[in-house]
Amino acid sequence: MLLKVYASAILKHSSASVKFRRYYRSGKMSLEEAKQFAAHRAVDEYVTKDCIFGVGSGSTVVYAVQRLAERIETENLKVTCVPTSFQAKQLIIKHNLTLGELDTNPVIDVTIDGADEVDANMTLIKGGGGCLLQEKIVASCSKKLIVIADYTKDSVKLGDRYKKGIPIEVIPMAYVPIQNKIASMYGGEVKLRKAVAKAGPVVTDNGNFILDWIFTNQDLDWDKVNNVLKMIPGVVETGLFVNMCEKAYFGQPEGNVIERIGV
Ligand SMILES: O=C(CO)[C@H](O)[C@H](O)COP(=O)(O)O
Repeated sequence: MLLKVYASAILKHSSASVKFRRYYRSGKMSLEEAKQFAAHRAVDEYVTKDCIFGVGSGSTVVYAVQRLAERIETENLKVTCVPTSFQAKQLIIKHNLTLGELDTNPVIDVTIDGADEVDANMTLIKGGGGCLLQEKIVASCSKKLIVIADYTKDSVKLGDRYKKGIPIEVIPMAYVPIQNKIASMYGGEVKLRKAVAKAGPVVTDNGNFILDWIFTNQDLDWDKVNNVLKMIPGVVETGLFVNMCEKAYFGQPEGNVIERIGV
């Protein structure tokens, strides 16, 4: 009882207090709250004064950009933001942040991005939102890639949690032969990603199609698979991020954040 009164007195006016009270009553954070906690932690630990910051894509990154905007306002930081997608660019503009590009900022201090799944070796599946190509380019130019996610993305083997397969961005004219080649090499099903509010396929920010490869063998050497896929003419990029991620933050249903270290 005393603890309850004390906690509500300290937290009364902050947004964290609203979440704490909701959690206190229900016993569980929502998925959105878990994403938000992970995003805030990563931004607080990795964004420093005068840094070049890579802005990932997806719903979790929205919380990271909101937190960054708050910190820039209160701490007077000078941060240049390099986007990984149309969505990321819009977020940067919406929050009045400084927009940069790789031409003028080819080396990025830290990129914070979401993921669809993170395995025990810190291999990522990315591209559920279709932004894998620019995400991988920006990550490859970053001194550090930090992943933010809710607890549902944390797995032992790829495919344990994320069932939609590995996204592969391809040149449109080559999508059928690429589908056939991947299926004959590794098995599984290779689906052309369909748009939701448009007839036909998803077209990426770069004018390409996306194939989702639903693999059956979870014990593949993902580094090798990534290299083999990239050698198929017409494959632009894969959503396999191997040995790229330094740390992942997973927001938990209890309101805490678990960290996992990678490269
Ligand atoms: O790779 C991505 C987009 O291409 C996203 O980072 C990934 O899909 C996770 O998104 P969300 O934060 O919405 O779960």
